[in-house]
Amino acid sequence: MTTPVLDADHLGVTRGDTAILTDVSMTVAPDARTLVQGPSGAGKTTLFNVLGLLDRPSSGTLRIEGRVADSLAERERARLRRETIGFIFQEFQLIADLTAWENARLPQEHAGGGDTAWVDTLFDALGIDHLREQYPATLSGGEKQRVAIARALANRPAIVLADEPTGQLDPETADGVLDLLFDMQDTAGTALLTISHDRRLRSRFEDVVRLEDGTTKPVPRTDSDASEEPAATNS
Ligand SMILES: Nc1ncnc2c1ncn2[C@@H]1O[C@H](COP(=O)(O)OP(=O)(O)OP(=O)(O)O)[C@@H](O)[C@H]1O
Repeated sequence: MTTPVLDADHLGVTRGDTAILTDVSMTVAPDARTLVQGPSGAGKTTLFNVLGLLDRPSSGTLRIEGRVADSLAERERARLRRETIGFIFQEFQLIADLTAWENARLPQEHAGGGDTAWVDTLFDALGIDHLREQYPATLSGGEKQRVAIARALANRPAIVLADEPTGQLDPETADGVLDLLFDMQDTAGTALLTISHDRRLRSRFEDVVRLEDGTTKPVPRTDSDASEEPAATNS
């Protein structure tokens, strides 16, 4: 059997007296498209941070490419994060005084090298080659998002974690962003895990996991988008 890129086994996260996540289990295969859905306050951001090795779980085991991440020292965790995980944050988090290209190249800089031609390839594939020298303040939201996608893929990660990539977008634009993400996933050969409250995304993903009351439940592919709860308009 192929080793999953990400394997979360009964993860729990407690902060102070609050049990935010009590039992989260999921696996993500190397080429998978996985969606984690849950209502506001379900713990999606907390989970995003734990799965991205930005925060540690309080219990359970998280394996990234077969390596148990929780027992690693901070330095090793940082290295594993750098080498295997790409991030697309909701607010993009581009650095204001770096150009678009420098922003995208940053993960390679942090890793101490990298293939700059690959960043060029990504810019080309994302249709933002003409924006290389522009600073984030001069970019539209959609352009910033493309730069953020290029940055997420710069180190050829095994998995990309995307936090609410369709945020406040109208359905048509949201569909376009997903098309772009999936295309880029194919180009880069990476797994994609998207965390979102947006129920409209369900039909676009092969694997859907529902996060509710601190636990995960797989959602059958046939589950209707129309049931359960109204689509929220924000997170
Ligand atoms: N450090 C913390 N200490 C105590 N409670 C916390 C902490 N961080 C988050 N929480 C609580 O845990 C719950 C889940 O928060 P989280 O931000 O992960 O949810 P979310 O699903 O991302 O929500 P949203 O969709 O509204 O952004 C919330 O009730 C939040 O108040």
